[in-house]
Amino acid sequence: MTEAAQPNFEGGGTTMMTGLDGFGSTFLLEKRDTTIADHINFQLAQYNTNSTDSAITAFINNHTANNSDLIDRSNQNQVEHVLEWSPNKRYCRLNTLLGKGAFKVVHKAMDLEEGYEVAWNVLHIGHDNNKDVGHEIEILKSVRHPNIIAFHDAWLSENRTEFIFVTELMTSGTLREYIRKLSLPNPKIVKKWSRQILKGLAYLHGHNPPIIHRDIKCDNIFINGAHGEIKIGDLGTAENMWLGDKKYTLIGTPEFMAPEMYEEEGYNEKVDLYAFGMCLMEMTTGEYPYAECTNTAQIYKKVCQHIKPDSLAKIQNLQVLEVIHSCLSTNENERLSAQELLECSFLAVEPDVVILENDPSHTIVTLQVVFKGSDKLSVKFEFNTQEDTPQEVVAEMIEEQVLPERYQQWITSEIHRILRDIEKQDTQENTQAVWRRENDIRSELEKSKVELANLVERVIEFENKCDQLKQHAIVTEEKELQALNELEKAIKVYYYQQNEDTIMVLSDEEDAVLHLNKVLSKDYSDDTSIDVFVNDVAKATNRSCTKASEWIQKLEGQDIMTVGDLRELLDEDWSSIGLTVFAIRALKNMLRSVDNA
Ligand SMILES: Nc1ncnc2c1ncn2[C@@H]1O[C@H](COP(=O)(O)OP(=O)(O)OP(=O)(O)O)[C@@H](O)[C@H]1O
Repeated sequence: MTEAAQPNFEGGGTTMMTGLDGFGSTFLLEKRDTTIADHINFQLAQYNTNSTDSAITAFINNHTANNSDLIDRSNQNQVEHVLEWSPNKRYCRLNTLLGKGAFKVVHKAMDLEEGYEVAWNVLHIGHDNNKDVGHEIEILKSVRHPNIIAFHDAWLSENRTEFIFVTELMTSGTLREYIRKLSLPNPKIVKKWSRQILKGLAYLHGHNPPIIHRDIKCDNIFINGAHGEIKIGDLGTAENMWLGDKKYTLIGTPEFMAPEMYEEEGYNEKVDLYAFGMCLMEMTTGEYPYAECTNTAQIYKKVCQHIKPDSLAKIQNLQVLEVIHSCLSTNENERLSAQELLECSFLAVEPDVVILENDPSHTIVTLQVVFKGSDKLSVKFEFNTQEDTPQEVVAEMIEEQVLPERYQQWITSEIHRILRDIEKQDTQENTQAVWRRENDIRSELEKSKVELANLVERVIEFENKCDQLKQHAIVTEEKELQALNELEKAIKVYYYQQNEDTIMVLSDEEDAVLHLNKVLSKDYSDDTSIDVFVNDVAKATNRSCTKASEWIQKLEGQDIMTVGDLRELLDEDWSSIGLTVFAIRALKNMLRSVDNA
């Protein structure tokens, strides 16, 4: 450990700051100061004075006017505008402040080439100690990983008192701020965040020699809240560790520093896992580690005595505890590596259980367990929903060593979930079938109602027609009666004319009827000779005497001598007399008219 890097824990001297961030950052500042000079020329080479300022101004003004995203959310009334440009004119700083750390001030900026929003970091520097800042840039430039904040560009300010570097912008600030916002994130979120941090660390540690971050803490981990994307930032403290070598620089934040960082024996990339263990504790409990300590000296003492933070006692999840214990292990060799931790039971990605086939009756379901992590297994099996149980099937596959035992509970619960989904789908299908039937019946009913309404209309129409026809019939009947009456009158007039034996011109019908009645009122008694009667009939029907004699002869030939004999004749007797049909009708009519009169 160098003289300059020796911390003065007891006194809290000039290179030490009490408080959360001050300790490590103080050392960091001194080291950063040593790198600046080495890199000034390199950074100045990036200046591009030929850029067209007016075009950039137009772009920005246009962007500012049209993009509501440029409104500062921390101050809704403040419209964003450009304050300055990068030397090469690719980046422009806006008036929106993203945050301030112990050494850095971070503003929102625009990448005019890509159209992205970026973070414009301003680091205030001294002039005589600038080595580490250049180193930070070198590391940042070589690092490209989805869980590490991307570095874009860096340069020195004109007065050479500020070092400016442009990085990827993280929309939701630091993980620490975010945890406070969420109060206590649930284990699922903690797992997701942890996996991303560990992926970033595994990437850094996977370099040859490994890159050690040395200041992993929730303040240096950033989040894009919209996608729950986590990235490690502030690689200013990162160092390459030459194989076989160990680092001796005292750097970091006391609460997150592994015991070996305080000692002179050196340390390796496992210090980042120690710090990750502290982060996991903070993510789970929401408490800053060693919050019970009032100064860094107390923290130092506790760490050296291997006393863990009080908040550890609050964690009950055994899987989380297992990870933390591994990370906080005093012996760095006992700490699992980032890659190993990614495969432990709490952090491993559970396999997916998916349906491959499902017969229509949902009896035989073909399922597949797909492992995403290092296992990269895929197990396909058939499940009989009538006979099998998830517990039995999974236990059997574990026994046959088809599935790893550590996923037993997960796969069993996933199969249960799938069965519930199938059942739900079944119920939905049944309900839909009932709905369809109900709808069919309802539409049939509607159709029948319409048909019935049409029929009722037609019945009413028919009824009306019937009424009309009835009326018509009554009228017709009346007309018929009238016609019959008129016919009768006409017959009477005819008979009257015949009996009078004169051609009468009837002035009116009433007179004719009177005359006929006179003839008809002539009474023929039963003993009236057939001669008299037949001669009257012949006269009434305008027949000659010869015809009358003919009729009389035929009647007398049948022994019919009087009107009385004639009246006694039956219908069949009439036809046997040998008279013409006309003669019979005439005789009968006269008899009937007389009798009716
Ligand atoms: N890439 C970024 N995107 C969005 N906001 C950022 C970014 N980098 C930093 N910030 C904001 O700026 C603040 C200060 O940044 P940072 O903590 O890195 O500064 P620092 O001086 O290095 O801090 P420390 O005191 O931890 O050393 C952060 O708390 C965060 O809110």
